Amino acid sequence: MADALALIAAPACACDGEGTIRAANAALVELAGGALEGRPLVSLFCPRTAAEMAVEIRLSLSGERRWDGLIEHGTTGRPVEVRAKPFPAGGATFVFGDVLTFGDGQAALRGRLLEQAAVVEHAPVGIAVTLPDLVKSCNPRMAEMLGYAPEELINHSPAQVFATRAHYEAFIGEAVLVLTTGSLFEKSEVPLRRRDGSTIWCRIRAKAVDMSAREAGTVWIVEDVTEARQALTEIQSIMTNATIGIFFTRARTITRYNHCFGSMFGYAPGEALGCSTRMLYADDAAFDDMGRTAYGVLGQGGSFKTETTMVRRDGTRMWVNMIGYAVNPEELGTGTMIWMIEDRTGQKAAEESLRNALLENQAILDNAVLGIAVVEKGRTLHCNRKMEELFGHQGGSIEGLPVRELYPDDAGWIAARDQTRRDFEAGRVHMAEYELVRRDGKRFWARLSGRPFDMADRGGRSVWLIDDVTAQREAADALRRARDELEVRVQERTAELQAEIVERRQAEARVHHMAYHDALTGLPNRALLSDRLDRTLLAAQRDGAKLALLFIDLDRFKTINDSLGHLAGDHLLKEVAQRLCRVVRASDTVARLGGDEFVVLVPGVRVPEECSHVGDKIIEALAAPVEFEGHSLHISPSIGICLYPDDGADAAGLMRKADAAMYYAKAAGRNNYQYYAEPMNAAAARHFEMETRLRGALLREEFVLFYQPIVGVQDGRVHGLEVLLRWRHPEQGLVAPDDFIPILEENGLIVPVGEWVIRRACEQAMAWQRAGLPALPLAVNLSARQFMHRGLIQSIRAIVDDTGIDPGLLEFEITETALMQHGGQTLETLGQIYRMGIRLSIDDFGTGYSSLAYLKRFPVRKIKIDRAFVRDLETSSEDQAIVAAIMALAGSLGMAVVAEGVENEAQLALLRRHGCQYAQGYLFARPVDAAAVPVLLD
Ligand SMILES: Nc1nc2c(ncn2[C@@H]2O[C@H](COP(=O)(O)O[C@H]3[C@@H](O)[C@H](n4cnc5c(=O)[nH]c(N)nc54)O[C@@H]3COP(=O)(O)O)[C@@H](O)[C@H]2O)c(=O)[nH]1
Repeated sequence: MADALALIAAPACACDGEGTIRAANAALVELAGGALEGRPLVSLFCPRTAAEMAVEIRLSLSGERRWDGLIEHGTTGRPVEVRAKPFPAGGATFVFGDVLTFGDGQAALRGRLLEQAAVVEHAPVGIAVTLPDLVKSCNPRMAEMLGYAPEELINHSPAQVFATRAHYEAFIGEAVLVLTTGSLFEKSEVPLRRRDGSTIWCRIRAKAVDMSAREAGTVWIVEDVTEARQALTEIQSIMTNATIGIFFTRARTITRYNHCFGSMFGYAPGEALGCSTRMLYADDAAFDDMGRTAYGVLGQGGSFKTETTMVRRDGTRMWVNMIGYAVNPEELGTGTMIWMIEDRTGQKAAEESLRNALLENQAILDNAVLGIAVVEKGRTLHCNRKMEELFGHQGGSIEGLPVRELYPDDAGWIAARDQTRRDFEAGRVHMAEYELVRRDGKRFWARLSGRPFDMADRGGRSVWLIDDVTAQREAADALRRARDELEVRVQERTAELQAEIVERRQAEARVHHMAYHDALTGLPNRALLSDRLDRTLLAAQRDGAKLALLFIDLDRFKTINDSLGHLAGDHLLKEVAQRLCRVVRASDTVARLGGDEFVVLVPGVRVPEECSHVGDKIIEALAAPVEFEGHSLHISPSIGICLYPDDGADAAGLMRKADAAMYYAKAAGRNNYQYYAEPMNAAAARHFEMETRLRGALLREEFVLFYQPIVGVQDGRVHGLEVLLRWRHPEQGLVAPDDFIPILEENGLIVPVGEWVIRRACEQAMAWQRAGLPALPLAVNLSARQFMHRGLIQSIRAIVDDTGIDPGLLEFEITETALMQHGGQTLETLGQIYRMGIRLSIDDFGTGYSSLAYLKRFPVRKIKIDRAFVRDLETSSEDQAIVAAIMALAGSLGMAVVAEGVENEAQLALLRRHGCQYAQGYLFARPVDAAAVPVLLD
């Protein structure tokens, strides 16, 4: 080997398969400056190129290829041409030449080689040349990156910079597959282990130096991408964890996006990659508009921010906030843009609803019927429209206004302020009514309700509600006044009601009293008498005692009443009542049944004779005349007495029997009392039946008139007719006047019946005249009650007028008793009748007590001698004397005389002898009906 080498002029050496110099020629020894055997070939080369050399050397040594190239001399640094020729059995010969020996071209090449060496030396990336499992050379950056000194890498296995040998071999295996094809091997992130054990991430690119010379090795370019990778990791983390959508674009095409973006827009991971961002917009216009706007900003290096609507994968829209950056503003068209998207749909909706709520609130505030104001530090900050209206401030002029100016004076303001402060400090809402003032000076009352915004900050802002309560206060005042008035009225009304109640009670008491008492006399009435009688009867039955009922009827009372009027009658009744009460015991009951009927109930009667004593006392008490308006009214009682249990056991029966006994007393001449006896009951029953029947007789036209002639005693001619009433009873036939006229007088029916008699008689007279009969005077009887009735004169006038009778053909017969009863009144009535042209005669003369003084003054021209004096005239000297006296009296007074009841010639003869002018009686004719009268006159 050495010999062979000696033959070579150029420096040369032979190396074993491990790259160790086994032999070197003298030129190389000289060049190297010492013995070379045993030294690594690579140590001859510059450390900068050692790594590269090592690769080339190993490839050459492995026989994979020849290596022709330049190396830098390890000591001189000069470029040295090297040719390597592998040995078939491993190892190779290396022949070195001096570049200078290659002429000018070689000089240029050498210069370029130096430049390249400088570049490698100062490259910012690691560069190494390797041979299989050996670092042939590396630049300083490589050593620096890996934390080694260059010599710690060169001629060492690259495996040391891998985590494990296995990692290294896997990596090399992967690289060899590429490198052996002559292609560039590139791996972006390869973890390498630094000398201190830490890991750096490197981007590695490698390429075979010379595909034809395996020993030329492989050159590796290594970039430390740890920081970039870290940045990328961080970016990835940011993108992964970001709650906003992030996407990258290049030329408006999506190149990357995070999960949030996918979720936001509805794209699965990777689905949107490579898609145009057009799909994120509603239409082309929006897409173009966004591009124009955004790129205009981004091109100037700024960030682009906007709020816009974008479209999800499902076509729905959403509001987003979008921020865009250009990674390189100068590469807008092709560079990367980063976009961040924030889904604002929710916020937008919330903002929308908030805005709507605000608008609604504002609308509410503006349309509120209350004034609303926010106050701070004594000034109004904000208020609604109503507040402005209330105070007459328009267009916001109230805002900023001191609250003090809303009060009419300091006093009101200070009071409100102090009370507000107290309430706020106590944590209370302040509510009160104050008088406030408008801008125009008008005052009004308002209800204020204020509270702090924050109860913890009571001196801070407060909100106030102001309600104009002027009208309410006025209404309340009016209501209060109305209530007061009402109270007064209620009190008045209560008083009235109480008075009414008292009055009503009094009225009820009066009604009750009236129900049981006689209104005129105050005596118990029939009802109370009945009650007391029932009670007394029960007591008497229980005690075995007796009681008496005295039925009292006042004689002639009705005549007095009719003649002197009701006042006189009332006065008389009251006086009678008092007198009755005075004469009986307190235990007795004096009752008035009505009219002139009284009853005295006497309990505890021991013997019937006691009743006589009572009856006598009553007669005596009523005997004295009653004075009334100048009249001396004479009254007398007719008293019927019955006893329990002697005459009956029941109240009604006892009353009926006492009544019957009273009729007997009347029949017995009045002014007396009669005890009940059994026959009285039947008579009383008849009497009662008759009275009942009489009440309808006039209407039923049951009355008829009979006529009896009055004859001249001297000439026997009929000078007139007496009109006599008859009652045609449907069962009893004609009833004589004596049987019913007293009843008519008692019940007052004599007045209408008497008027009917006059009218019917006049009509009959006119009928006779029209029938051609001579006009004869008619003598009509007037009862005492009828005569004294106040309507008599008017009634007579009407009848005369109605019938057309000559009043001179009428004559009224009035009994002596009736004429004498009423004195002056009688005279007046007689005068009126007389002045009408009607003649008057005194009936039943001699039965009463005539006053000559009256007789003289009466306008009476005829006297009728009662038939009682005529009946026994021819045998009674007394009657003859009376007739003579009457004749004398009549003659002295210038009156004519009619004798009644003349039944025979003897009587007539005597009367003629006494000078009696007229006679009436059965001797001449009985009373006949109207139809028979013309016969009488023939
Ligand atoms: N107020 C009125 N009283 C009237 C009316 N009509 C009759 N009377 C009175 O009734 C009494 C009885 O009347 P009367 O039964 O009709 O009897 C009269 C004659 O019939 C009766 N008379 C006539 N002549 C005789 C006779 O010869 N003997 C006799 N025994 N009786 C005779 O005398 C009555 C007439 O009496 P006087 O009226 O007194 O002339 C009677 O008192 C009538 O007055 C009437 O409408 N209203």
